[in-house]
Amino acid sequence: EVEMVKAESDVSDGLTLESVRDSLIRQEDSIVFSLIERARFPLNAPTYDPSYFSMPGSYGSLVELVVKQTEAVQAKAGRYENPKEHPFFPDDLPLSQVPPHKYPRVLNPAAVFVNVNKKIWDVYFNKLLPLFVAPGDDGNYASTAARDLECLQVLSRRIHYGKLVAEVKFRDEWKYYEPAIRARDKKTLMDLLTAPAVERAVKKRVAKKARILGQEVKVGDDIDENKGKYKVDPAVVSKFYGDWVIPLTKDVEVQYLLHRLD
Ligand SMILES: C=C(O[C@@H]1C=C(C(=O)O)C=C[C@H]1O)C(=O)O
Repeated sequence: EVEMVKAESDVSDGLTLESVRDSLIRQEDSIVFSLIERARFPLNAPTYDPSYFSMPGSYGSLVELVVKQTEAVQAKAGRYENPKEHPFFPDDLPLSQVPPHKYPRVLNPAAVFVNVNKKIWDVYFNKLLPLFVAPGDDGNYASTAARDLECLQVLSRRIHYGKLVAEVKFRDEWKYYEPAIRARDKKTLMDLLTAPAVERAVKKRVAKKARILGQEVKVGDDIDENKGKYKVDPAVVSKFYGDWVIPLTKDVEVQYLLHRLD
């Protein structure tokens, strides 16, 4: 018996629905914490205004400069060799300068190009930011852009984790997925991969994390005294997850599955 179990785990790459879900839960901490860090600054509109500064190379806004240049450095350091990482500006990225790392081949390489970062960029700046930061301008534009970059990267990682979710679900139920993939039937794929109870739990948990991670901690203070004084609004985080983070993750899942048999 023991022998058989061992032999079986030797051929697998360790991907299970449980491990994927555990990772998504852990990434919630990073996302909530990054939003809290960004919310320490007001909107700081000049960060996003292309006319605020100009420099040779036409980077657009300050936040674009910071994201593009950081991605260029991180590309050299090998970040985008990792199939779990996706750049916001994939064009003209420099090549990795480091010796290649052998990432386990888990995902179908035919779907490497699936990248919804344009959408994440749009949703983060236009839908989320105005809801969770205070209006105003304190001049800290460089720090603001750095915090935005952090938020964008953790959101992108979480949403593109949909590729791993889809892979593991496909393996578990390929008999149902295969015909839908061959028929290019997105609706059936969406129905197959949707777990409403899990989604409800995710939304509740992120609200709770926003309450816990975003409270003022004072020595001798009772938690309840801080009611309503959170660093990010738990309802905004929960709604953002329900309206955008989960749907975009599922979008990535469907796009991945459409290429699973390529
Ligand atoms: C990630 C999963 O797949 C889907 C996407 C979810 C999400 O983005 O959080 C949650 C449940 C599912 O509808 C999962 O089943 O865990």
